[in-house]
Amino acid sequence: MIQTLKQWLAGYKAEETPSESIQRKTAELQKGPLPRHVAMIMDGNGRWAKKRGLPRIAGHRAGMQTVCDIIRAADDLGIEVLTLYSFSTENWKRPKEEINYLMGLPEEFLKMYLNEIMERNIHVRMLGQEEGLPGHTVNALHRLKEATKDNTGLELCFAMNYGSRSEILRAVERIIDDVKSGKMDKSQLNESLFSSYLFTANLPEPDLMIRTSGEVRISNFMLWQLAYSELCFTEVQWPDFSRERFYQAIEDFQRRSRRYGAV
Ligand SMILES: CCc1cc(N2CCCCCC2)n2ncc(-c3ccc(F)cc3)c2n1
Repeated sequence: MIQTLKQWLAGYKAEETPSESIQRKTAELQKGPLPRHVAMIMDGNGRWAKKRGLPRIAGHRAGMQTVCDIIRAADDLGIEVLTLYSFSTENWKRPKEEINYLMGLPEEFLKMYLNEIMERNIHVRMLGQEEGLPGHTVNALHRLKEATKDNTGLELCFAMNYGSRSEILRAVERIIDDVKSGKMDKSQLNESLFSSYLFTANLPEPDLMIRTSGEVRISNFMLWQLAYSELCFTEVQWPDFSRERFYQAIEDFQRRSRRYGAV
């Protein structure tokens, strides 16, 4: 308990240079097929804190450290796109003080990690609706997007104020408008064109989706995009997730034969 509190109070670890064993493991995984796009539902932060007698926000704070560990791991591996489900449209039902804390995390991330994001040439993108987010949160997102707009490395997507069903409805509304205005003809509509109306336009679909903390549900996350994705559900709670466990999920992905619905 004391140790956990010390860890929480100590805040974020400075960047660790990957040890030799991590470098070896990274090189080993790079020999096999890597997922181009990994999408993650970062679940279990509140339960992690509750189990330790800490406030829920302690779980979110610890979870932020895991966010950075996994960004480093994905970047070191050469994953092209990493999408992190940070805040769903359903999360607005949470207690006000928890929402206020969560809405400050993009700024926290910006302050703590922008230098490393730039050193790693990472491009930051937001998936979701800015409407409804506090101004300070939107400002932090805009600053991250602006600072990284010319970066060509890992595409880091934060799904924020995101819900897949509303994303699909928004796409349908925009397609109807474009047909009515003559911008497109109904006969042109196909899966590829529909995908271009989603927040994930121009991104490859996730090859692998990982959800932590034992829930075996998709929870209104990328419903259209995950049609052919490998799904990985782990009991580990997000704050306890790590580079090692991420690598284990990638190893599992490499072992699976991928059939895309064919025999
Ligand atoms: C707004 C909700 C939220 C929650 C959250 N958690 C809480 C939930 C899961 C655990 C991780 C910590 N994180 N972690 C990073 C961000 C973040 C978002 C956008 C951005 F541009 C930079 C960082 C974040 N955002």
